[in-house]
Formats: sequence, structure tokens, C-alpha cells
Amino acid sequence: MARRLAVFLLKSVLHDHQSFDEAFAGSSARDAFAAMESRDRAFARAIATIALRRLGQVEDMLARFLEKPLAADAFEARAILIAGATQLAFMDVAPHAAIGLAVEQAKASRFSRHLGGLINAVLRRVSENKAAILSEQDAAVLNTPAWLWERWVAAYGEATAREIAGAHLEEPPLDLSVKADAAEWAAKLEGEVLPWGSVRLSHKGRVEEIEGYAEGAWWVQDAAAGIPALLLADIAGGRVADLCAAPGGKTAQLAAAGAQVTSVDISASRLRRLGENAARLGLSVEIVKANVGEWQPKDRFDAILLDAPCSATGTIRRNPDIAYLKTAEDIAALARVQKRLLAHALTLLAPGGTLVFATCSLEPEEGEAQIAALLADRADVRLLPIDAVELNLPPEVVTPNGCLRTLPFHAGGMDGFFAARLTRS
Ligand SMILES: C[S@@+](CC[C@H](N)C(=O)[O-])C[C@H]1O[C@@H](n2cnc3c(N)ncnc32)[C@H](O)[C@@H]1O
Repeated sequence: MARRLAVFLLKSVLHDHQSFDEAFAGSSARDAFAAMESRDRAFARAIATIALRRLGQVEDMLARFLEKPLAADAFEARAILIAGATQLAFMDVAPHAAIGLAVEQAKASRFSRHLGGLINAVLRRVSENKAAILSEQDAAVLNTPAWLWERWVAAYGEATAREIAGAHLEEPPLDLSVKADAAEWAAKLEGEVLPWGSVRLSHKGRVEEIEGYAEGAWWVQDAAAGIPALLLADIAGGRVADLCAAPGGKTAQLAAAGAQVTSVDISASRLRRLGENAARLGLSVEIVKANVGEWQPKDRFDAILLDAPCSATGTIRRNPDIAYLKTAEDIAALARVQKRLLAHALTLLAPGGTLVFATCSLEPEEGEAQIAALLADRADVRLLPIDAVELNLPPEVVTPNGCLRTLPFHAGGMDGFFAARLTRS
């Protein structure tokens, strides 16, 4: 059953272009997967996630033994082959189990029944030849879609692009943001406190079962995602707008720092989650459903955090499906949205106030270039440079002009984030 779910998840992402998390969440509502034990679901998730992290290598292996490419409508057989080869090459699953169950699954399906023999032959050859193939593959290049590889080489140089791609192969740790007493919680949970206050756990389990979850002592948030809110210093008692706020990781930080927070988002369902999260954490925030590009509050804000919608290529390590769901056109379209939201957000800032613009993208159009264009355009807007020492940040995450640029391999692994701190006269 685990293999069937893994194949369903791979088909959902690679063929139906659905997000992995949506497909995984939706799968439990399907009769076929409803009764699965959580251990099997976790194994299915592992197969599909590793397959997406290593997709280029896996497809390269398969192509070596397929006499001709599979027909376009053989997407189920393709997913069965990918799941099977992933188990053989990257999960140390016994060949008779990985191959036998793949063939069984194909034979039980009216779409793939006729390909059972081919699947058997190809997976056998993968199993026999995997060590030799792995030793000659260029994992970084193969596992990064070509258009992203070209962009990252252009933006960061080849050596850094290789480090980015390398980080995408690693299973990320679980990072928490803590309401208070990070050191105490790190000790209790046997984690470590990172210098800017996030707590990192190496062991994983169901988040809801970890001590402190139910009492609202902490929430899950990548260590890099925890930095933008810290850039708004001295906000206790101030009026702060968190724009594009749901599900509320940064809202929680701002509220825990003592600000009066107004959280704005366009999505009702995501705002519902924000409300639930704030309630669990015992934090009080004002929630507004609005389009940030048009929102007209009564008063201006002392501080604003705009965590704009973006391509999220900085989160590929946590969400490897993103590499196969996003396109270059998405980046251009999102950059236009960000420009509009940022221009409007600046109108909501009190003169002399501070605005942090953030995206979890590796693409300069959604970060460095966005801010360079704004500063060239607007004499009334100024960059307030970030000082790594001020927040105990590793020096490599601050750019020469004082913006935040984290990359997935920084600090033992973190999301790729960009942030700029601005003020308006
Ligand atoms: C990167 S996520 C925000 C994550 C959030 N800041 C956190 O820390 O938990 C971007 C959010 O922008 C919202 N969004 C997208 N376009 C919007 C718009 N025009 N106005 C308001 N919210 C928008 C999405 O619904 C999504 O929740």
C-alpha cells in the first residue's frame, strides 16, 4: 500500500501539477488510502520525497535501460519506475521487494498491466548497475531542472549553485520559533539554539506530539523564515502590520515581541489557520481578510512586514515538488505582483517607520533586483542596512549593501530567503 501511495503522490506532482502537501493531505480522503497506518504513510512520503529530490538521477538511470522513452500516456508506469528505482538506488530497499512490488502494482492496474515485463527488466538492470551509474552522475546538475540551474549559475556562480543543489538532497531538520526561553526549550527538547534564537531539533516525529506544542510554547518555522520579523526591532507596544501573513509564523513572532499586530491576507482558509495558530499560542492579533494591493486601513503603521507571495524556490529543500511545479513565467508574474504590493504597502507606513520586504525565493527578480529598482525609482525610500552582528547572524547571510540573503546550505541548512529593511521619509 505504501508503494501505491508513493506512486499516487508522484503522479499528482509530476503529471497533475498538484502540490505535494495538497496531494498528501487529500490522499487520506480517498478510499484506497484511508485505512493506511501512519507508518506506511510515512514510508510512502519518504519514497516520493526522495524521488523528487533525486528525480534527475533517477530518470537518467531509467533512460539508460529503456530502449525508447515511455509513451506520454504511460505516466503511471513512469511513476512506478521512479518509485522503484528510488528505493533501489537511494533507500537500500531489498531488490526483491522494490522490484517485486513494483511489478505487482503495474499488473494490478489496467493502465500499466501491459508494462509489467518492461518494469521488471528495467528495475533489475538499475539494481545491477546502480553503483557504477551513481559514481559517474553529476547529481547537482541532474537533480536541478535546467532552467533553474542556469538561473542559479547566473545569479550566484557555479560553485554556489552546486552548494544550493547539494543542500536540496538533504532532509531538513525541524526548526522551531519559541515564544520565550529558547534555551530552556532547546534543553528540554534536546535541540540547539541557533545564535538568532531559533531552536533546531534533529529528531523528528509528529509535531503535535512534541512537548510544548499543546501548551503553545513554540511553532514550526524554518530558521531563515524566523529572521525577517527580527529585522523590525523595538516593536513592543507599536502598531505593526503583517501583510501576506497566513499561516502566521511571522505574526506570532511580532505578537510575542509585544507588538499590536494586524495580520492581513487574501486567503480565508489560510487566515483560519492563522487564527487557530494564534489561539494555540495564546497570542492576540487583529485578523483582516483583504487584498494587500488595495487595502485601506484607517491609520498608518509604525512598522510593516510584507512577506510577499513568491515562487518559493528558496524552500525546495523542504518542498522538492516546487522545482517541478514552478516556471520562469511564474517568476516574472510574481515579481510584478510583489512590485505592486510593495508600492502599496509603503503608502501604509507612517513617515519614519520601518518596512521589511521578504520573499522565500532564490531568484534575484524577487529580491535584490526588486529592491534595486524601487530605490532607483523612489527618492523618498531608503534602505536601512542590516548588520549581521546586531542579530547574531552568520556574516555570509548579509549582502554588501545590507540586505538579507540566505541560501539553503547556510548555517547547516535553512530556507533561501531575501529581506530588505526600508524606511520612507
Ligand atoms: C509566503 S506566504 C506568507 C507566509 C506568512 N507570512 C508566514 O510567515 O506564515 C504568502 C501569503 O500571501 C498571501 N497573498 C497572496 N497574494 C495576496 C494579496 N494580494 N493580498 C493579501 N495576501 C496575499 C497568500 O495567501 C499567502 O498566505
